[in-house]
Amino acid sequence: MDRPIFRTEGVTKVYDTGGAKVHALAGVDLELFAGELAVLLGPSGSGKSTLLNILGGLDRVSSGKVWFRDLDLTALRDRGLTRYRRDHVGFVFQFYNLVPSLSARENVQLVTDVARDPMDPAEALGLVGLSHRIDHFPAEMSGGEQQRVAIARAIAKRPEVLLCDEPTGALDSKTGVQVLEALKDINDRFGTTTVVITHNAAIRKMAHRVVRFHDGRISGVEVNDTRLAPHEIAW
Ligand SMILES: Nc1ncnc2c1ncn2[C@@H]1O[C@H](COP(=O)(O)OP(=O)(O)OP(=O)(O)O)[C@@H](O)[C@H]1O
Repeated sequence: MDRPIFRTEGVTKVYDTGGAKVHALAGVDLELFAGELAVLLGPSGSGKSTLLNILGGLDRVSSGKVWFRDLDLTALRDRGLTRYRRDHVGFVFQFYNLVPSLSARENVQLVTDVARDPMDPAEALGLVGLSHRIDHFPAEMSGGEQQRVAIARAIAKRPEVLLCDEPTGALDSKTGVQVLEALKDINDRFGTTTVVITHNAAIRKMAHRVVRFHDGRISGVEVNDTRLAPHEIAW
């Protein structure tokens, strides 16, 4: 876990909303390491999602540099960023974004049909403990199950990084823990570099490292010498 997979240097992001400028990121220098599970913590508006979207190639910096291994993301045009996202990044968002008219298997298939070396959708769903829900539709599943389908969809293309923005934000503690178990299991099993944004400070205890944000800057990075298993985390 000592090779940086991401490196950012002096990253700023300014949103110009017609008049008032919002400095969402005000100079972020960060390294994330291959295979680590990092939790990004910080108050609302501190820039966590903005950074995650930049790392995932969904958004661009205003200034500064971002590397994924040797690839300078800030030098890519739209097509290059699209290819980068498709080949390397899985996303998990707070609201699962499943297609309601498709079964769990079919939701995962949307990704595996266009990926280079995908898993079988059934295998991906098995990895998140949903083998018994494979032909169910989103409306027939709990929030935690739907989020696990979203995780299966994100990992089915075998991404090197999994970027998760408030993956348990809409879930109660019990179902949230099942989602965290799935994320930890993927990280352990495949070494997928996993970045989890949360408002929930308890979740920091399962991370290898915790990155704290404040006002668009990193205010601290902590290493967890001992980590808790998701089932030991309560909120
Ligand atoms: N598309 C946008 N247009 C204008 N301002 C934006 C945009 N996206 C984010 N911002 C602003 O940038 C700042 C950082 O937002 P960001 O979503 O990155 O914070 P966050 O730490 O992820 O917050 P939260 O925990 O509430 O999701 C906020 O002030 C936000 O209002």
